[in-house]
Amino acid sequence: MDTTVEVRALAKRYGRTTVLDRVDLDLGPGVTGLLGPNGAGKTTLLRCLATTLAPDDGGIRALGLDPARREQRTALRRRLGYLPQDPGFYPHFTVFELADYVAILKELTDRAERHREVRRVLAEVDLADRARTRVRKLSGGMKQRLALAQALLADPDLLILDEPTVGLDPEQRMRFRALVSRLGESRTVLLSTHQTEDVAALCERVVVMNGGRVVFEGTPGELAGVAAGQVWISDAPPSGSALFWRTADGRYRTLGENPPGGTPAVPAIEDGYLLLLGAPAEAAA
Ligand SMILES: Nc1ncnc2c1ncn2[C@@H]1O[C@H](COP(=O)(O)OP(=O)(O)OP(=O)(O)O)[C@@H](O)[C@H]1O
Repeated sequence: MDTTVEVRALAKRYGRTTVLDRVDLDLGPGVTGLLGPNGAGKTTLLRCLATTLAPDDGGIRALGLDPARREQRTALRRRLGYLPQDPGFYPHFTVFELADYVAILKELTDRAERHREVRRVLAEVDLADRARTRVRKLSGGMKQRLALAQALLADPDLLILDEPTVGLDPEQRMRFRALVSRLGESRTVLLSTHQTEDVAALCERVVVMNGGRVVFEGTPGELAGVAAGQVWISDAPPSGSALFWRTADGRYRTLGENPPGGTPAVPAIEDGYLLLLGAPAEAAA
């Protein structure tokens, strides 16, 4: 893998809480998914990579640049696109004005060229016909698409997307996957999500964080493989307190020990993820 982003012993604390606990991570071109429970440190890591938050310790090298150094940080900002978790857009701006405003901040100085670029990114996220709509009148999913559009301005080499599919309807989710997988052919994309389906559909690599640490790095298939031999289908619910649920066909899917009469099932990414985080042990507690 050509490494485009190197994270070394990255640490961030808030008071006594360690939010990033010496995180090491290498990324290359392609789409990498970042999974982890609430509070795992995903947003904090993404903010450090997007240069909106300075770590307490450790280092980052992204696109050959060191964001701890002022000039290199500026150079990196010119080449990265960031969709934050909570963009907080100005509600009175129109969609076009908002994207144009971000384009100005991204130093697209030629007005005609900039407007062409704004129209391009709005078309990418299917918002071209909403260009004159005020941000406050957009639905949640449309706001999310506008947030993605502004991240795509100036064709960044590094795209950092914090929960980009939140609020998207199924059609827009498909469009998003097509767009991001195309971008990932030549760029480095890191996206955090709680949707294991997005990871399965889109990501070549997956990173799982828990408690401020990276606890897994590999392919989606390898993450599913964590649950190999530990996923079962049975007609009756398991006794004890394994993690299980009733499926649409009225049978039971159990994660962990084989329930009586259980037959093995093909593990999904979610199964591997839950086992990695110790979910059956928690269910038993
Ligand atoms: N500015 C802050 N001050 C104090 N604590 C913070 C601050 N920002 C984040 N934290 C804490 O850091 C921890 C990690 O937060 P972070 O937002 O990085 O998690 P996350 O993995 O993105 O979670 P989620 O899936 O809920 O978005 C949480 O315990 C959070 O409360």
